[in-house]
Amino acid sequence: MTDFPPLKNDLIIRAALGEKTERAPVWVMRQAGRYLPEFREERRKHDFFTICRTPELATLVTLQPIDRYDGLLDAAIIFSDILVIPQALGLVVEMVPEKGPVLPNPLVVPEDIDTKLQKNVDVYQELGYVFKAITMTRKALNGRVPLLGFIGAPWTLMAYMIEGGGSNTLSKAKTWLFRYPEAAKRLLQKITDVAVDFLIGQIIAGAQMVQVFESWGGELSPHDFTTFSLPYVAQIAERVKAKLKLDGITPVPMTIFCKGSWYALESLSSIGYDTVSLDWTVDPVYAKSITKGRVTLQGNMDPSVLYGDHDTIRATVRKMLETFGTSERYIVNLGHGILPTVDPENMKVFLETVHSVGLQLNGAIA
Ligand SMILES: Cc1c2[nH]c(c1CCC(=O)O)Cc1[nH]c(c(CCC(=O)O)c1C)Cc1[nH]c(c(CCC(=O)O)c1C)Cc1[nH]c(c(C)c1CCC(=O)O)C2
Repeated sequence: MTDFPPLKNDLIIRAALGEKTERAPVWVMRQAGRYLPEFREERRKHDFFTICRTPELATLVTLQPIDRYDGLLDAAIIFSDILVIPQALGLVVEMVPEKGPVLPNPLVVPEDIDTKLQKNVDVYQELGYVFKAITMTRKALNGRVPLLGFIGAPWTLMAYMIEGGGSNTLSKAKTWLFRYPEAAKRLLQKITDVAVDFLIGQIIAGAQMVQVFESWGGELSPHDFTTFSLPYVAQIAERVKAKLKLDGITPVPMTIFCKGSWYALESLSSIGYDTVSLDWTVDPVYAKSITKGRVTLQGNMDPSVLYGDHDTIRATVRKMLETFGTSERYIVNLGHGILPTVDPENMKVFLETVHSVGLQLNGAIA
């Protein structure tokens, strides 16, 4: 493994592993994104996936929020997208401004698994650019904060690969679940195998913590979640950690974010992840009581609170810290990605409040 500069702020790692923290660490999903004018400036010059595939540009964009909110963010997340796995599997994915991801030639029938997707994916060949970006970014961070890697979870990726983009009903992807369940499982397993290799590669390249995004978990009933999501996200945690240990590499903390899957919190806290990320529909008291300290909780402010005035943001953060606690098993985040039309100043108020109230509640300052 590469030699990296020593880590100066390990708050998020300690929180994920259940160690005491002097205040709750904070980062924000999509913290490198369109709400930042400096990001929009780069996007005017380069296509979305060109940024992902050019390590220098991915590094630059990953560092933008770290530099702007100097000392206020406790983690950086590598600039990439969950849809790089479908690309590695052989599908074309375009990022269309104002529309989002589009897959012009999606999977339609089960036979497409064999005709449209690569048989074997060598992640070092197909996704080596992500590994390069991670190594370069970790060096550029110079130990300021840990670097997070991530993947999309199998069900969410399968849904994009069949829908061909975003969808309100996921009717096409769900047709597979209920008409071709065996083919759906074969596809989910194929994605899982690539996801495991990809996460291991990210960790070897320098990712110090990783997150699995099941963004469409909440579209499934509890029963279908247990069939089509949970086994695969469980397999990912198990296999990634086992393989790293076998190779003599210390596993890094892993986070699972299943948006909308509040009903699965108990299971999600018992399948090998260190941290469970919550969306804003989950009551912190409920989440704490059902997970019983087995995992660190992350989240869960409604991203739209950042449209509120500064006092509302401060009051919401205070309440959140009071309920989740600030010294143990908690990482502050939003319940989903920061929205593109948020004022970057409001993000600053959010971060500053996490610091000041966190220290205050912990008794570090009067
Ligand atoms: C579902 C999903 C995607 N991508 C991702 C998810 C899971 C998280 C979630 O549920 O939101 C994950 C993701 N996408 C991006 C990151 C980078 C790191 C970070 O969090 O800062 C991460 C972690 C950059 C991005 N990914 C995307 C952008 C904006 C695209 C642009 O610049 O044109 C960014 C900064 C595009 C994207 N990518 C995706 C969608 C639906 C969209 C369009 C919607 C949107 O724009 O918010 C797929």
